[in-house]
Amino acid sequence: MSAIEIADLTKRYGEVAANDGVTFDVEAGEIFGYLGPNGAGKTTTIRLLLGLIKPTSGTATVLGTDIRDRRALTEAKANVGYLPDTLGFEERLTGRQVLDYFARMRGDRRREELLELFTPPLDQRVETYSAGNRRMLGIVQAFMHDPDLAILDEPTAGLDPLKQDRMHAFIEAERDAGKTIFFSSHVLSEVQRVCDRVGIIREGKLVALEHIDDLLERGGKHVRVQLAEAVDEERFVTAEMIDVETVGSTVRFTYTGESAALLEHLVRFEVEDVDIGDPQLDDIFKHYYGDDSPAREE
Ligand SMILES: Nc1ncnc2c1ncn2[C@@H]1O[C@H](COP(=O)(O)OP(=O)(O)OP(=O)(O)O)[C@@H](O)[C@H]1O
Repeated sequence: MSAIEIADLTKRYGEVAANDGVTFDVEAGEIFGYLGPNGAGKTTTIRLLLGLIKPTSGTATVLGTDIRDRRALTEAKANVGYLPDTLGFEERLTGRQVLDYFARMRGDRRREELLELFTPPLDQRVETYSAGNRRMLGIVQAFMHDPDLAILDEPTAGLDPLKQDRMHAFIEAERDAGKTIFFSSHVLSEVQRVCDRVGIIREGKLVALEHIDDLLERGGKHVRVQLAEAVDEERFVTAEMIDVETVGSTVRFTYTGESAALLEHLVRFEVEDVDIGDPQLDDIFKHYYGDDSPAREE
């Protein structure tokens, strides 16, 4: 069963198509990463899924409920955790009061467990919180009612590396317990690390939808060859080599063919050293975005 089904979802703001015929499903029990640089349309999709804005055309279901059915969606959302990109808490309340408020609406049976992992200063007013503390309060709020589906907009933004790791481990454990996680990000390393599948959005349109391993495999391998002496590029470079950079007798490239074929090719040259590295999501992004690629790290 799919936890989310998105069908030809379109949202226009005047001339701008923030989402333009977006179609994909998020399967129950997977971690799905929704990727794209600033302004690509990620938050728009998320806000549409939560019924916070209305589609211009197309629709989606969340836990089987059509997002256009407001009343049914409100009921379905009792079983959804939502972490917005901007955390608009009531600033004058303390963290504890904020959690109490959400607890009255939806329950909080996992509050204590979450507060051992994520530690916002509960007795301080939210207006005094750092970005990381806000995010942690948001995470506790999103998960404390133990939802089957979590929709998270840039969930690790502002967290220190230790807390980011903790969040990654937490969502993996949730997935292993059968929960569904849909999260948006422009931090490629975290998507590469935790996601089962990814959707890549560019200027409102979905440009890729794949298992992360398949996407990486197609992205090619990073290769650096150290030759005994500079070599004629025309003789050395094959059709499977892309993004070739030659400096003196060192050639770097991305290899899109089979490793065996590369090794067969290399024996024809006087090679001093070869380094074949795993493909990285960054490289695949360059393919889709060119110079507009999102940051490697936050
Ligand atoms: N309320 C609005 N009015 C007009 N344009 C909007 C509105 N909300 C979003 N947009 C436009 O829609 C496009 C997609 O924005 P969106 O916030 O969905 O992107 P995003 O991928 O979430 O970006 P970011 O990573 O910066 O959060 C952008 O061009 C944005 O300017």
